[in-house]
Amino acid sequence: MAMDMQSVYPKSHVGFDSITQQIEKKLLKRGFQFNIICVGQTGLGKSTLINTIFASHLMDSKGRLAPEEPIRSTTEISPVSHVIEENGVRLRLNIVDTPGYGDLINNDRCWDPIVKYIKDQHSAYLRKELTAQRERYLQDTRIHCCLFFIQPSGHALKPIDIVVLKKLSEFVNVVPVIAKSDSLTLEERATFKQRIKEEFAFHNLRMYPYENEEHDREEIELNERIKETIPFAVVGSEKTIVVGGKQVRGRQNRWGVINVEDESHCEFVALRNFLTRTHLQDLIETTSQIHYESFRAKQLLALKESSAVQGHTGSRPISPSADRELSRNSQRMTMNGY
Ligand SMILES: Nc1nc2c(ncn2[C@@H]2O[C@H](COP(=O)(O)OP(=O)(O)OP(=O)(O)O)[C@@H](O)[C@H]2O)c(=O)[nH]1
Repeated sequence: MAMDMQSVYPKSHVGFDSITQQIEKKLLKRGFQFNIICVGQTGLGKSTLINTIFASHLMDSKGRLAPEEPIRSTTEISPVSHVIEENGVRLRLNIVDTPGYGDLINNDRCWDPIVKYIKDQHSAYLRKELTAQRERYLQDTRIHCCLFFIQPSGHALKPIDIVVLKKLSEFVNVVPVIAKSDSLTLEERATFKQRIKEEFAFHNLRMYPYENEEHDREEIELNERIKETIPFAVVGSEKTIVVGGKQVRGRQNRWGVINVEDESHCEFVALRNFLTRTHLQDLIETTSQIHYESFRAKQLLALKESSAVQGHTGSRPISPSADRELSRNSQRMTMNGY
């Protein structure tokens, strides 16, 4: 017979409600990891935007300030790591810059190295997870967010953008932005955005954030507003200029000033709030629960099938030979477009 525990024992404060503080303390000590990749053509302002979002000089811009400076551009996939801190919260950032795709005359499968890089990180994590004596905290290099830079042409997405977006959105949370949107008038910007949205729908391109049945009403409404705004029309700048006696980050032209943080000038603030204030945790969680999980399931299934063919039995701890098999499988699957 069920007893009313409250009536048997007098009500007193046990203290388990402090578990949230205990978790917070532990998490703060450990810090957080966020990995972001930038994809888009050369010179679309990828480095500048990252530096603007995190208000720190994290990546070198390749832009030239003087005509005698050499022409530079990112030529290889290059991750850089930084630790930034805000009110005692430590964020370890891995930022991966990719060479501008679509810059060459023959762009056949030029997105392969980017897709391979993303999958390699999943593969590395899976291998660490499956080793018999795994580390206490696995170092996480899985990409949580892919910032995809769209050229501000004012027309439509390029065919190559559609192909690359289709590929990327299968493996990673893709957040599209219209780069250097200061080159569009407000009407052009609105029409361009509308056109891109239609293309996303037509080609069935699944951009982040996704629907999730665990979301409450407030989260659903927030995601609806974000989906309305996507793709974010952004402007980046590392320069500080003075507007009305106040120092702001912006771009000074001959005819005026663009205040990057003014929401009537561009959607930079909306993007920053989305990435850092409202969806940082969800980006990390979605990567692990959706993208990594589907990669992991496919890999383990392939491993099981190949073990069955070789006459091995099911659930032994991973051995060096199984580990080699896993690597071979990931390579084979990467090549086959999984
Ligand atoms: N008008 C305008 N110029 C920008 C904007 N963002 C960056 N730039 C300029 O564009 C040039 C290239 O910027 P980067 O940030 O180096 O571009 P990137 O995409 O990282 O270049 P790669 O690494 O070579 O692909 C620089 O001169 C920047 O000052 C923007 O929002 N508007």
